[in-house]
Amino acid sequence: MDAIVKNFPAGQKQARPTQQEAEEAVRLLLRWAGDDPTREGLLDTPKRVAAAYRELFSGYEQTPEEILGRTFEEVAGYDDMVLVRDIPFFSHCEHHMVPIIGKAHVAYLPKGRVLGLSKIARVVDVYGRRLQTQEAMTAQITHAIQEVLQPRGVAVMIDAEHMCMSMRGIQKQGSTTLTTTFTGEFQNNAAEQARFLTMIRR
Ligand SMILES: Nc1nc2c(ncn2[C@@H]2O[C@H](COP(=O)(O)OP(=O)(O)OP(=O)(O)O)[C@@H](O)[C@H]2O)c(=O)[nH]1
Ligand SMILES: [Zn+2]
Repeated sequence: MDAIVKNFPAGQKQARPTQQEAEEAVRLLLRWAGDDPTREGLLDTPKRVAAAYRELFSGYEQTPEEILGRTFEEVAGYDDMVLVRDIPFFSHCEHHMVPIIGKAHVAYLPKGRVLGLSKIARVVDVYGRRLQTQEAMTAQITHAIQEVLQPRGVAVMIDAEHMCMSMRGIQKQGSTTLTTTFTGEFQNNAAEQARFLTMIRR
């Protein structure tokens, strides 16, 4: 059981339910929604939903340290901003378990070392593939890069639409939420912060 718990760095305290238990829970929800899980079209649905959840929530089984571990120093003295813009992501809100769909813009000011560019997008995915609030996800991406790379500063902006606001409840389609987290020089230096905000615009 220790090994199972260790696989959940986001804080799961109990052993993971079995595949069979997960499928049973889906059958229960299907019945609760008003449908018949024994009809042909729904027979394999619990198995498919469990497989989909495994993929959509695979971020619990990865740590940003694993992903960001490999850095490079040979960049000919380059020390200006590195910005990866428009990284598309999907996540799920922790209140309603429905999708959050958006884009992340991630920048840092190097101090001797740089990251592989794809690793920045991978970190976005790790946190996206967990249950989230947009604020927490923005802060987590920022602090993971700050801690592992220790650059002069990190800036992250997320621009996302929450399906819990579009498809249900208040039903405001098309409204997006912007969140930002800044560390180091992006936090202390208004000019650097302004440059980040200018560079992420088209
Ligand atoms: N701050 C923040 N709020 C979120 C996020 N995702 C969803 N929410 C909000 O979480 C709140 C949960 O409010 P509750 O009153 O507990 O739940 P609810 O009755 O379903 O709320 P309504 O969506 O207003 O119908 C809602 O206002 C959601 O819009 C997020 O990423 N960040
Ligand atoms: Zn929600």
